[in-house]
Amino acid sequence: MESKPVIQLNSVSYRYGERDAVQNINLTVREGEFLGIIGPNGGGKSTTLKLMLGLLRPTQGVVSLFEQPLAQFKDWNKIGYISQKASSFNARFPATVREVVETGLVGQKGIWWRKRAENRQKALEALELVGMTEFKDRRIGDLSGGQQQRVFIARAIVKSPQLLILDEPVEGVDTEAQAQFYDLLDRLNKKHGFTMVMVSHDIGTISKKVEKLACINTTLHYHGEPEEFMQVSDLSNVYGHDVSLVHHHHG
Ligand SMILES: Nc1ncnc2c1ncn2[C@@H]1O[C@H](COP(=O)(O)OP(=O)(O)OP(=O)(O)O)[C@@H](O)[C@H]1O
Repeated sequence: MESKPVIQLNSVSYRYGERDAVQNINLTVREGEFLGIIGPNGGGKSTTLKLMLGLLRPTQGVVSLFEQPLAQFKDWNKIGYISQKASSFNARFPATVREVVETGLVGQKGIWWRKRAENRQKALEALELVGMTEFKDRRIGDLSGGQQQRVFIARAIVKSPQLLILDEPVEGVDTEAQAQFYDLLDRLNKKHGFTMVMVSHDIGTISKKVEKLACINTTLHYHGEPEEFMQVSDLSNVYGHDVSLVHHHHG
């Protein structure tokens, strides 16, 4: 039996001004899936994520989250988001790692300061899950890019969401930290059951890590197994001629 849909885009289009950024997208993400979203620059990947997060309302079509239409959906604690610009803290930023993770709980029901002990405990558990316990009292700005990324994952999961949405989270970190980061994502997905959606420019790497791939260039060009995409798809069709440029663009 197929697992429950977590995100459903039904004939979704979004237009900034005169031009459709995404057009007539039909896409379902099911419980427990790890979906990678790829596509050329300006192809509509971030717009698709914003539609999934309710940050943009579709110009046409319907977005449903956890089987509820967006207009009725209120349970935003079920969704954790890591944006493109998550890391890049400057070394003088005064917060500790634990404090940064706790900010993921601001906005929760109840009076925040009354729950201080409980919040601290939750932050420690999230740090444990991402393997960053020993860094809890360090300043966030003193950490490497790869370590900061793990802290941002902890901040996104501290409120125990079921769905994690990540926008290009492996930019600007070295290859080893990237490999560790993918291992962490894999563990969160397979062991802890998070449903995951992640945008990436690195087609080669992401297609090895996810179970489903969606390729978006305004319309949905492909949705299915990554192996099949790599075999059958003519990438130059979607990306224009210089595929290797796209491939290494941010590397
Ligand atoms: N706020 C905005 N106002 C007007 N046009 C926008 C806005 N944001 C995005 N666009 C346009 O919509 C299209 C899709 O952009 P989007 O950022 O979703 O693509 P992307 O695939 O995430 O790109 P990239 O890989 O470069 O991050 C592009 O043509 C972009 O110029």
